[in-house]
Amino acid sequence: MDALSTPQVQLAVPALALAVLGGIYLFRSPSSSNAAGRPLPPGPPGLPLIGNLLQVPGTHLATYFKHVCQEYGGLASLNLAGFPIVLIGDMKAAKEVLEKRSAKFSSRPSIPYVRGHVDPSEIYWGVREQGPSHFIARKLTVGLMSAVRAGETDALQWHETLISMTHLLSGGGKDWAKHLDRTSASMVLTVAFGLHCPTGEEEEFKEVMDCLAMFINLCTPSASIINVLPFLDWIPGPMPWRTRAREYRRREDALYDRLIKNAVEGSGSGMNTWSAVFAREDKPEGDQRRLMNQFTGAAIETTALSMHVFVLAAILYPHWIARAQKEIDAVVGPDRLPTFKDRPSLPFVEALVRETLRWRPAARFGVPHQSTEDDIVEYDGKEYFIQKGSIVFAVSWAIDHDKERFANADAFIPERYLDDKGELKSGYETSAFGFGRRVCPGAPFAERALWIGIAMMLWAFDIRKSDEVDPKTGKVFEYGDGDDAFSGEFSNAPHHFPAVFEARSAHHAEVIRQEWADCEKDLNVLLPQRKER
Ligand code: HEM
Repeated sequence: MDALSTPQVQLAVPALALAVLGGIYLFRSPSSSNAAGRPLPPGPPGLPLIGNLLQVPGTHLATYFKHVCQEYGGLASLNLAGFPIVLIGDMKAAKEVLEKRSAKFSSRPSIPYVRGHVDPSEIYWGVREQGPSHFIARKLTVGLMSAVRAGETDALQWHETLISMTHLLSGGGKDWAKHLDRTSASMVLTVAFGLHCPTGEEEEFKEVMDCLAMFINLCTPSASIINVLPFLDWIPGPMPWRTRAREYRRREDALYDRLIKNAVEGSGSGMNTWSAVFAREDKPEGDQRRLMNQFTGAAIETTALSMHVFVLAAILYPHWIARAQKEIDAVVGPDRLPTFKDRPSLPFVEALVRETLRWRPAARFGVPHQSTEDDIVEYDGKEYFIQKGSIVFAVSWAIDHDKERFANADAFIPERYLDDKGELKSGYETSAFGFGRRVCPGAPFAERALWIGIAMMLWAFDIRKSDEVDPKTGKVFEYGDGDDAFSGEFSNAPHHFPAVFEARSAHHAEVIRQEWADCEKDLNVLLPQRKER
């Protein structure tokens, strides 16, 4: 952080940064007036000139957005010093605005520091405006994900999950979060670059994770004073924000150059990795290979965090565990671990994946979109004006906690997705992966990672509370699922909590060891072979 460390300044930073980054956009491309006089979507009354600027909290923004949606409706708005923020807290409104009108609502606001210094070459296409990089990357992603849907990554995802079962078994749950984080990261890094990380202690693994943490840090509105006072960037010379971003870029560019070289020419070159696919499409003037950074960036933390959410749910709401294990035992039996072939026969596990994504979504207010044209949207029988340049949040935390769709929405109840016969109800919809032209392209990969992770953990272990002492309080750890139990950041991870993973029987433990001893370990077999141009 450059100069934004006092609590008072931090409180106003998210709101100020939102206003500044949207305001710049408006300044560059002034909007037409709303001649027909339709109102903006409703929202809390604000002060003259600054509007709601001082009401927006510095942390747990999603909870504030959720309250606004609950009070003012599924299409609400805030006014940050004249700049409009639109909050969508209802599935129907999200589809109406972000899907039906996706041509106008699919850009992204970009923070001045990211745009000018952290990512000047638009490598991170998922957090940048729509443009050639975004277009090419989305097109390529369609091909990658149809291979995932066809099962081409199943063997590798299964293998990585089996490794984490061996780790959980040997530690009894000690370092469980580290093992699940490794699984999510190694799955993505192997499929993307052929970089398999069975221990999580590999040097390149640590470098990827460090760069990722740095990037997330540099993308927060409070990362630099120029997000709030962008004119400071006119000062020439080696300002601290420039030096920091330059060092980061140098480090990350070197890392991804190494990873891509290894994937295309080195030890990963026999496999049809995502890098190889991107490299085949590489135009001489372009740098699509680097688009891989975005993929790893978006994939690793969200998936790991969702697995942490599942473990927390298993500890706090264990009522469903016996039923889930009964279903798994009936289909899989005691002598082997679940595989993707069991997926159609295990609706309860499917329901657990859905409820995990709903109960505490990884991105509670999604990733903001920005509108590129004025529009009039009908909601609940009334027409509202949405101004060009508005920042639009699909607030998952409100959409998937809508009391009309989800009874007892704050509790973890996987049965809500099942009918009386225990089959999955039809008409499943989720906001966890976003909407429209920006919808998460990695969803098929993510859902598979969650499904196999949950199925194997429940087959293998009884997961329960630990009676470890919390070093912060000196008392036995207290579990919770309120806001205090989560980071409150953009991706809302639960704070670390201890858990016990006890093998369900000596036989289950032995089956894990035996499957590990017998399984295929050659990545060139686990992943499809490289295809030539
Ligand atoms: C549980 C895991 C995941 C969750 C909850 C999640 C959620 C999201 C959300 C909410 C968005 C923003 C959508 C919008 O703006 O409307 C997004 C975008 C994105 N996700 Fe995921 N994601 C997950 C895993 C993955 C994985 C595994 C990959 C890649 C393999 C991935 C790649 C991306 C990319 C590249 C974008 C940017 C898309 C764009 O701007 O066009 N995500 N994700």
